[in-house]
Amino acid sequence: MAVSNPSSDLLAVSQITSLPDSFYYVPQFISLEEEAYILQKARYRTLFFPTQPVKLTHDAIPSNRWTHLSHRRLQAHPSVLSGKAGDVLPSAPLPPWLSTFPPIAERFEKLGVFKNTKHGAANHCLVNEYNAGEGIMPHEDGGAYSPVVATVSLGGTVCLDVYEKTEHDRTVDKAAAATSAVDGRDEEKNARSKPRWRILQPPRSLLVTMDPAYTFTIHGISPIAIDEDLGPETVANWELLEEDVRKSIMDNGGSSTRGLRISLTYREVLKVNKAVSAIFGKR
Ligand SMILES: O=C(O)CCC(=O)C(=O)O
Ligand SMILES: [Fe+2]
Repeated sequence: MAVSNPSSDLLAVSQITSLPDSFYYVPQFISLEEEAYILQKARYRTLFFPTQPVKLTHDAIPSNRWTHLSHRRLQAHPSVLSGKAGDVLPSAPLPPWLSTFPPIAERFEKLGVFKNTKHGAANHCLVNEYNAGEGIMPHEDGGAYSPVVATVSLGGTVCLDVYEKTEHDRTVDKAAAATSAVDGRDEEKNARSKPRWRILQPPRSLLVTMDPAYTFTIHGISPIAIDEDLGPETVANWELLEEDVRKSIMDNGGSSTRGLRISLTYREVLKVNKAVSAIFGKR
């Protein structure tokens, strides 16, 4: 399904033009207050002073909410996917703190992020947590979703590494397509060399990835404590970053120290279990 061609001028001006179509970067997609509110809802203890970045400390999200992986942990909202191939959303709506208050779904709509997808709106959000030094192996997000992912960053700053697919990846894709429609979040096979591009994701920013990049690139976050060698030549969205972000990196000799980071990765699951959605309301 083709989903690129941004439907709003706002998204069009946010395109990272040095990357293959289509990546979009929007700074300050949410406010400091909204960031603090979402983090509190996700049960982080935040120390929040208006006008200053939130200071984030670990806290008790009920442990049954987290899935623990080797280098990060995550929560799936409204739930994990079910079905034999793990690609069906037993539909319930996203909780308000991820959709209506703050009005993130409405902002996606204004930007036209999910405009050309099957259901026209995000219906699933993976909340990832990374400590400094943690990351996610290079992977693709796969066929359970429409080819759009919208990532809101909270807490710390990281660089997302983007790789072109190799011949090997393409062969694996073909084999997977021939056997089933399973989700391609196969992270472990993917040790690879240097990323072709890097995208900086400061807190409160939005990064949108759409086709063809969704299908033809691979992304990951390296498990390091400091992102180095950052600047106009090496960061694809450098020109779209806010002046104070660029300045603080330059003042730091081109580096950015990682801290606890939470990412909200919004997607649209293609298959929705209608029987359950009839009980919980349409989405
Ligand atoms: O945390 C991020 O920004 C990326 C996470 C990711 O790639 C995923 O959840 O599939
Ligand atoms: Fe991903």
